[in-house]
Amino acid sequence: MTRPITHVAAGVLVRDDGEFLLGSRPEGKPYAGYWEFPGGKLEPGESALAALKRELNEEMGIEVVTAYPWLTQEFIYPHATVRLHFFQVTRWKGEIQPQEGQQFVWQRPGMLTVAPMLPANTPILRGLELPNEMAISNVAELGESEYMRRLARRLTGGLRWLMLREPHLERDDFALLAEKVLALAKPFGVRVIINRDPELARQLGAAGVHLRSPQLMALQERPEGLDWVGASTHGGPELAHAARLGLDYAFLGTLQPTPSHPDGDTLGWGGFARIVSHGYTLPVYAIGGLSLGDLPAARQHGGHGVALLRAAWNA
Ligand SMILES: Nc1nc2c([nH]c(=O)n2[C@@H]2O[C@H](COP(=O)(O)OP(=O)(O)OP(=O)(O)O)[C@@H](O)[C@H]2O)c(=O)[nH]1
Ligand SMILES: [Mg+2]
Repeated sequence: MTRPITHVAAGVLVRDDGEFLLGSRPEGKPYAGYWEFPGGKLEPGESALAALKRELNEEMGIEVVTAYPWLTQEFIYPHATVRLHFFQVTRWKGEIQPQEGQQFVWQRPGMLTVAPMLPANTPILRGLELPNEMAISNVAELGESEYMRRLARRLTGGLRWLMLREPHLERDDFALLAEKVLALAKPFGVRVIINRDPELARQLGAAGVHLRSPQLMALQERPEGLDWVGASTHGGPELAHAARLGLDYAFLGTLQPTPSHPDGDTLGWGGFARIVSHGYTLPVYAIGGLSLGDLPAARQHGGHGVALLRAAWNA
């Protein structure tokens, strides 16, 4: 017999400095002493957002002000089958006070100092390492020397991730450019993702690879030997396939008309939200005609962030 699914809302409190909050599970509960994101079970008829607000008030005495719907994870525990609805909480009122004898700690993405973590949460922690802005290179329009100038400026300005995507270049020229970009980015600790070419990404020791949607759909397994693997998608079936393969993130678009796709089919925020609201375990970036100013809209509609091509290199 299949067990009923227990719906759970959990809040990832994120501070402006990027640190996020973990709580320890109180004595007497399953997995006592494990670390988790504060939250709990939905009551009958209750929405995930309402449950989040209630649980965070009950467990830590705060009032949620801004919460973005984020990742969804299903997990089979010995005690229950759970569907976890994670929110990123960026604003709250009141002081965080443990109400159930639990401990709270602030942690830096990718640098956890506490253990063990509830096993369902592994992809959630990975998701926290991903930036809200994914910048995509634009040598094609700017030319190499101007592009490198703007890249240098963004690197000193704190850019954290970069996707190198120049489909107009032959493989050898692309590889040469990639070597230069990796050398420039390395001192800044920036993660560089190589578009289309897992083999080249491995050869260059890049952080990962980003797959085009036809490549994604032709795969039965996640490419090996790369820390980060993402893919471009255009709808639910592609997104579901990326999630099944255990990819780390996906792009979903096209959101709005762009100079390169002036009159193609676009999703708009409504279409984007409808697809993402099915609930995926991987972070989804909105792409297509966006700028950093669209980040709040992307997050309100269930996205993790925005992928920017032209807008990443302006000014
Ligand atoms: N709160 C929370 N629960 C999680 C996380 N990850 C995860 O697998 N779970 C699972 O979700 C389920 C429900 O969580 P909970 O024990 O906090 O529920 P609750 O606050 O309503 O507790 P209660 O049943 O004592 O009233 C548990 O099976 C727990 O193992 C997480 O990050 N936060
Ligand atoms: Mg709880």
